[in-house]
Amino acid sequence: MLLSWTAEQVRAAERPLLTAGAPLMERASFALALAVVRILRERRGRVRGARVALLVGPGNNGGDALYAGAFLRARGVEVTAVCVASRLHDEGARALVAAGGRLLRPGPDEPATDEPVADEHAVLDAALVLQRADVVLDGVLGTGGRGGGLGGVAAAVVERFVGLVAAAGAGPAVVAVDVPSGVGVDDGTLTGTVLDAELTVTFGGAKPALLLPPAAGAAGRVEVVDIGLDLSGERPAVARLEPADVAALWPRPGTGSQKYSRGVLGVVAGSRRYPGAAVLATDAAVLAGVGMVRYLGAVGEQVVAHRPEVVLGEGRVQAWALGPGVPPDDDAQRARIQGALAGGEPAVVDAGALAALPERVGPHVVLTPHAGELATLLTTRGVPVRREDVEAEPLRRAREAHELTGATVLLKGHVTLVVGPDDAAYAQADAPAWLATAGAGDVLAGLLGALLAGRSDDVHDDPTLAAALAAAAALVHGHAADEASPGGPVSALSVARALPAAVRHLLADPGAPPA
Ligand SMILES: NC(=O)C1=CN([C@@H]2O[C@H](COP(=O)(O)OP(=O)(O)OC[C@H]3O[C@@H](n4cnc5c(N)ncnc54)[C@H](OP(=O)(O)O)[C@@H]3O)[C@@H](O)[C@H]2O)[C@@H](O)CC1
Ligand SMILES: Nc1ncnc2c1ncn2[C@@H]1O[C@H](COP(=O)(O)OP(=O)(O)O)[C@@H](O)[C@H]1O
Ligand SMILES: [K+]
Repeated sequence: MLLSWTAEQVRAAERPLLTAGAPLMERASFALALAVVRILRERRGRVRGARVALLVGPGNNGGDALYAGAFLRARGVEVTAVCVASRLHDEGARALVAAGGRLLRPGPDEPATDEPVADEHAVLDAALVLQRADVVLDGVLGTGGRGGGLGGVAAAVVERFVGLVAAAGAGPAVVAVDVPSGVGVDDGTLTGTVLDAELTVTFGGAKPALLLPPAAGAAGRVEVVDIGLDLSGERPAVARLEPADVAALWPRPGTGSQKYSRGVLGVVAGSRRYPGAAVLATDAAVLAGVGMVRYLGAVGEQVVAHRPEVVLGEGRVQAWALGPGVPPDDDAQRARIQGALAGGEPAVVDAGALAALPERVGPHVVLTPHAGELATLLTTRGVPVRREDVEAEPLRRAREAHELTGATVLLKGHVTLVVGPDDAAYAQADAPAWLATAGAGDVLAGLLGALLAGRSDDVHDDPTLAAALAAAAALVHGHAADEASPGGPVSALSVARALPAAVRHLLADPGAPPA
């Protein structure tokens, strides 16, 4: 599991070590320099003679970049620090200069003031230094940053640099120091000017912004460097499940299992207008390995024609998948959805079922909206927001939906977020962008329903388990898409078909990367 901690949690964990004189910055900057060395080797074969440019802000984040620059000088790298704040980490700057590095000061502004930049020539010179480098280290702001993007001379230099790279069609590798400077470190917000990195080297533990959309998109790959912080007593702010975690959560049959003990999923989905949603949701549930699927709705014939394993009509179930392909005016399906939710079994509430959600439910109910549906849900409950507002602050909006409804909330997207009780939060980035295709959400609903049915008793006992299972479903969904068509287009049906193989691979070799 990849865990992340807030800036405050990291600072608190640093304190006792700093008091004891532990060389945290030395550890951080040395690891950072090693990461740069690896990139230089990949990019140009040799390290000596390479050019590295540092974007340096006023605090310790700039200090990390400066010390890393001094280490790189010792390997024969040409290092120039572009200092974009009036203050500077003095010892770091001295270390760099003593090692033969160069300091450049394109302007006197603080990194996020709105003052106009005085000297356009100096900004261009600095941007050219960055453009001509093999690697650029972004060390303007770290955990001390207030979010909202860069400003002042930092923004001017970064914008100019990005323009030069776009015009040239290629540019240096950008490595973010701890976090991309200017992101909302704890909430993952991304506004204003932020430099996109291909790698973020982060210290002590990941920060929420490195997992959360939209900021995670600016972070690139994330490498966590152990600098000796003890965060074991802290509750992580945001987690990301990895294959081994999913293997541990997945319900597996034993020799004493029978279909009913493995869990029965009731599916209320589809309509004459959208029969396919019922087919996809039931297909996914069967293929994810549930004991049995019961289908309720108007298109049972189509469902059974595609999946003869499905049983039509009412009966006992251990969980529900509700809403795919159910239009808002379908009174019969709406009544079934309300009846199902009144029964108290774990349930996936998707698409058309979101409008039938009671005022309050428990965390055993998992809502699976996309950003537009979450905006509608919040708006009908007195929080008027648009889709773009959800996309700008997905964690905050998903939390609001959890607080307003009591449900576990899975917010679909390129990174799928899950929030539940006790501040549980997961950010899963397992899905290839090809998965953004009609019907993929119906597959997820069936898949998650199967998981809830298989662990129904545990979900009743542990209010946070539904969130973990929802995150696991998002991971499996993404792996199945990769399995179905590695690197290429996928249809929702092919994602469902790939579920058995995706699950098999996860259970057989939980450490393996996706296919
Ligand atoms: N502690 C340790 O030993 C270790 C720490 N490590 C490193 O330290 C980093 C944290 O360092 P840091 O606390 O100095 O914060 P950093 O982000 O560099 O700068 C904050 C400064 O910027 C300013 N500022 C903020 N936002 C602004 C804005 N929008 N516009 C303008 N100014 C703004 C802010 O001003 P203030 O908010 O105080 O007004 C403050 O002066 C961390 O990410 C990691 O890289 C590692 O070396 C491991 C060991
Ligand atoms: N850019 C993207 N990259 C990866 N996966 C995505 C992206 N956009 C959406 N998805 C995933 O595709 C699925 C789409 O679901 P949904 O919006 O409900 O579509 P539908 O209702 O047509 O099934 C979700 O699982 C979502 O997480
Ligand atoms: K940074």
